[in-house]
Amino acid sequence: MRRRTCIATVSLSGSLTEKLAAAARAGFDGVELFEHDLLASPLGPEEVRDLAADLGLGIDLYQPMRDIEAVPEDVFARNLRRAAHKFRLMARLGVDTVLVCSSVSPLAVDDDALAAGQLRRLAELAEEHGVRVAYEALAWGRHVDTYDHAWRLVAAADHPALGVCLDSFHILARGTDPAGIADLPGDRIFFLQLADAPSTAMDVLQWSRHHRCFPGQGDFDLPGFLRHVLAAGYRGPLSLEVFNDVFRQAEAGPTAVDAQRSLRALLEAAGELAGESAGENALPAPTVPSGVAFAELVTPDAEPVSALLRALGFARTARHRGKPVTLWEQGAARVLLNTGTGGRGGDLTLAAIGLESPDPAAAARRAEALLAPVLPRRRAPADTPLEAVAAPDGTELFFCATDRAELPSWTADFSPTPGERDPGPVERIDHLALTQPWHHFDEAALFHHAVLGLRPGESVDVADTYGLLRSRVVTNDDGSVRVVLTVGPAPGGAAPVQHIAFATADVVAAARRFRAAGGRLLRIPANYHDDLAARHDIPPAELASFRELGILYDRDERGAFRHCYTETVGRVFFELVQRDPGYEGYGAPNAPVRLAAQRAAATGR
Ligand SMILES: O=C(O)c1ccc(O)c(O)c1
Ligand SMILES: [Mg+2]
Repeated sequence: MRRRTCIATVSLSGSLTEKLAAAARAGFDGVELFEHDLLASPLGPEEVRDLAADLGLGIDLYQPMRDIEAVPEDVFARNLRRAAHKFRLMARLGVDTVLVCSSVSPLAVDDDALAAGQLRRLAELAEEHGVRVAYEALAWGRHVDTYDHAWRLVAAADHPALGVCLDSFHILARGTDPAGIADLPGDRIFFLQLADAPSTAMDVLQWSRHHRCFPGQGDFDLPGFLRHVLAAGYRGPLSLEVFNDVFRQAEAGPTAVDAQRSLRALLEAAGELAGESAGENALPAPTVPSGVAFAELVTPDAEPVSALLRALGFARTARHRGKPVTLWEQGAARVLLNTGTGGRGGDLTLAAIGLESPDPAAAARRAEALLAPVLPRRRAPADTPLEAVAAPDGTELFFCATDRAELPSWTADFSPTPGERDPGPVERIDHLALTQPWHHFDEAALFHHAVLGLRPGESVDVADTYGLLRSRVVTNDDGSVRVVLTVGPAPGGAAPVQHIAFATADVVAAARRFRAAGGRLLRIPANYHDDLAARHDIPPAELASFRELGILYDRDERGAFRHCYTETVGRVFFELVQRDPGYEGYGAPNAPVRLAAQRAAATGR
């Protein structure tokens, strides 16, 4: 069945008008209207109702009403007057459900009979106004802090205008097993709020108000949770209620799209959008990329990067038939050099990635169903049609086939250029590292996972001398596609820098060759290698080569990783990596040294 999707206005930034417009544009059916958003709006309640209706949005919930129950009678009488005011307001807004949070008031007493009796009187008043009350246990509620306690009070109050609101955060943050939810009567669950969060050890209120994220961006088992709620027979909206400091500041439009994408991916993971029962709502299954077809660099001036590629051992092997694009190859690594469009700001940039796809058209259909911006299919009338979408950071992702008989190949648009091709040290692209705008990091990880079917690894924080570098790797199963998403201070200035890492079987030989061909390697301080000698048993001759060439070293239980960096050209640099089979990292412990060295190279400090 088609499920109604909502988002809380508190999850988006901007004015209420901006929030509603963003929610509508991203395809939500309705919103939870937060009281503060109404209070801060110049629009009257009827105008808000009309605006939402014009946008095709329902207002599915008004919230929150606080500190109502389990209080002395005189206090409760005042609370009922306050509630009556809210119920009249709701009629003007056209909202039929209000969320009541379990009390945090010091006046509340630990008396379930009193709480249930007062909730029943609240429900009677609600019924008179034609509205319903959804009672939610806050994880930090004074006496009611679990969903089953909230349910016991609702059951005891026994009134048709009173039900529970389930909020995944409050339940999962406490480590509660949600299995019991399946036994609740589904029609008494009046509302469902969904939020994920990164696992962390911190005060639950701070965690809730600052670090919630959209499903799939944190560590909670949201699909499992949702399955229990749906098993109970819940038929109401699925609503995202995410309090998050980043989303509060980021533009509402992209956040709403990110939110809607997370909900679709969640429904799929919960088994709701897959298979026959999903019907027309079914998401096309993921087609996981099976390799990197190419990385495309864009620059107005091909010369510096051509020299660099040549020094790395690449040869120019083909030229696009209609555009100023050349193909450079070495081993299975392919780089396109595009001098046509100037790149972002005129600097050399990594503008596009070609992903080898088992089924490019299906990959594009899934991407579109998950709200990825689809790029024009044909770049020129004569070109092979290429399916492409934009990632959240603007990188163009092409779903392509390379020289496969059954599909048009992007290489068909290129004519080979004459010339020798010496075998060089580079075997293939090991990984691509994409710096993300700070407010798109979680969105990017979810995008690469949900849209592309790549598996996200742990989020890693690295202390850098100029701040904190956060990174998260997404990979396919055999490691032939590895994308490192990073966010943090950019070396040498504010502009984000991307890099391409090339795999080689012998990084010392590759680095020597590069230097002999005129390439400049990033210099690494002697202190680093002194420390390396203390930490690892590295043969003296090898260590001497590391010092000479600026090679960095890391190892895990299964193997070693040796890597070095070229100078930065525009907004791109290259890395040579020698990865032992089994080593699964990216040399993260070396990142602060690398970043400091790049900054020193860029600024002379
Ligand atoms: O942080 C809060 O107070 C708060 C308010 C309303 C909610 O639905 C909620 O989950 C938390
Ligand atoms: Mg909530």
